[in-house]
Amino acid sequence: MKLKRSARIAELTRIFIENPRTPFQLSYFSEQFDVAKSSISEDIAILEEYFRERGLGEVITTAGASGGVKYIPRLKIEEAREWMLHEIERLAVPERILPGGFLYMSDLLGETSFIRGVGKIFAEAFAEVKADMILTVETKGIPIALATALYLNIPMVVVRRDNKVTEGTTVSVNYVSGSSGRIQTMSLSRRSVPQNSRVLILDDFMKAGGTTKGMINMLKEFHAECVGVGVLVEMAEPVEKLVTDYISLAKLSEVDEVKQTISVELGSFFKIFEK
Ligand SMILES: O=P(O)(O)OC[C@H]1C[C@H](OP(=O)(O)OP(=O)(O)O)[C@H](O)[C@@H]1O
Repeated sequence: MKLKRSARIAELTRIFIENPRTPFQLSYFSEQFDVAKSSISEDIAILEEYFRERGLGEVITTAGASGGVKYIPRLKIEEAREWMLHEIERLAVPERILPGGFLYMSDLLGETSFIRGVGKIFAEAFAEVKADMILTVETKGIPIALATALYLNIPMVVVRRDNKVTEGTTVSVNYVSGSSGRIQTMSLSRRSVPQNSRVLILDDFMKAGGTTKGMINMLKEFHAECVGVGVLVEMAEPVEKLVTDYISLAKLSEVDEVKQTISVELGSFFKIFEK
């Protein structure tokens, strides 16, 4: 389709935004728009400058068979921080307090704009770890993992709470979830994580860290490497967690069911950037 430059750039923007971290050959665009590769290169140079100056990300060209031009979404930490502070105001309301000092979050975990924002921040936080896939555990971790996987353009794998026939041959690991305080079993299809995979673990919530620890142990059974752990909300208590190396976007620091008071602060990810 023959387009004038402004329309071509609009179309290139749509393609890059809808296909983050996906390499495209210049020849692909040249054929799509029926225009010389040199014109496409000029279009991409204009886009690259705009994305870079607005802090929206990078447009990079890589060589080789799987190379090409691709858009790497990036996010300014200040923007992420402002967004998270706004969302924390929505989290820190007494109506969300559940028995046991938990927080009701299912409404937010089903809200596409919220999940898109969380995915964008985790994609920024783990932009450089070169993860091959994201691992989460059913159920509430799934939207977070999927949104992040879309921005990182990598697959997502879901650990099941118990054995499912539909998962084929599985590996099972026992773990203690602080949330339930009892020994539980998680299982993962044998065919889901290739050996030596670099795996990013994401979940919606961490209390004692037993579930995350279970997923780390699960990856050992697959001879795969955990390259990062991220949770949307961590509970301040217990201070001593079963995992140490993780980031959170929010921290539930105080929940009083009787007084109906709740305190949520920015999580450890943002503390890294505090002056
Ligand atoms: O750090 P821990 O003490 O292990 O607890 C965090 C677990 C428990 C909770 O899942 P559940 O609410 O039990 O399960 P679901 O996500 O299916 O609602 C949460 O989603 C994490 O996976």
